[in-house]
Amino acid sequence: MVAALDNPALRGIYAITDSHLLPDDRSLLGACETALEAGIALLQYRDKSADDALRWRQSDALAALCERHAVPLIINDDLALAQRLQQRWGASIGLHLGQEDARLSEARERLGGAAIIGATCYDSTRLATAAAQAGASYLAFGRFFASKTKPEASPARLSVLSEVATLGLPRVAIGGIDIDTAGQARAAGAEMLAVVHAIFGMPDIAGAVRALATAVDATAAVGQR
Ligand SMILES: Cc1ncc(COP(=O)(O)OP(=O)(O)O)c(N)n1
Ligand SMILES: Cc1nc(C(=O)O)sc1CCOP(=O)(O)O
Ligand SMILES: [Mg+2]
Repeated sequence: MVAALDNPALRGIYAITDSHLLPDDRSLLGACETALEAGIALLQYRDKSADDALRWRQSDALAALCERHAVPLIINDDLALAQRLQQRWGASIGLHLGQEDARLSEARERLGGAAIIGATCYDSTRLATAAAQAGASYLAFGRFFASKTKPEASPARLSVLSEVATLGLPRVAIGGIDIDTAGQARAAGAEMLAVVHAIFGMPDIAGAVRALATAVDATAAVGQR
């Protein structure tokens, strides 16, 4: 298996969908295809609705799109959906779990060793260490800046990113990442920048992805090998 920090899927721009910004299949698939063509490294399907049929239909269509671009698709929250998609699409399907979601160890057991499984760690080195021990593929920290998508998320210190460097897992920064804040998150140590509004809320999605990717490439990060 590729060592986590050497996995090219776990570096760069991580786009996360939003059902308010992309309210139907057409806008969702069109925007994600544009973002994939512009070079995102990872795509997360995040839909908080209870409509299982819609979630299956949309995530299955996104899996097909992601496969064409050789980009993994990460499912937010829903282990059962990730497992069902994995049976159809294989190891390119991953899962993101928060602290209130399914247990990471159970997800690792059910999805297998090759699946990308990410964990929300807020700004806690304790949560990050526990997630690493339970088999996380990447560790997500935030929110670092004011977020239009999730303004109620707890604020986090950028310094947590360097505190967890020795865990040896890719670090994802989330929350208010845009063209003005990307450099700070990257310089503080994030290998990956997770973004909703500054991609899918923009009139020029491809231009937004390219500008964010340029910010990642231009900034050296703390604690990286
Ligand atoms: C990459 C990434 N990081 C953090 C989150 C937040 O997950 P969680 O705390 O479970 O909150 P919800 O997204 O479920 O509202 C994420 N989704 N992705
Ligand atoms: C889904 C999510 N989780 C967060 C956390 O801090 O855990 S912040 C967030 C939303 C990120 O959206 P935007 O890029 O528009 O700020
Ligand atoms: Mg969650």
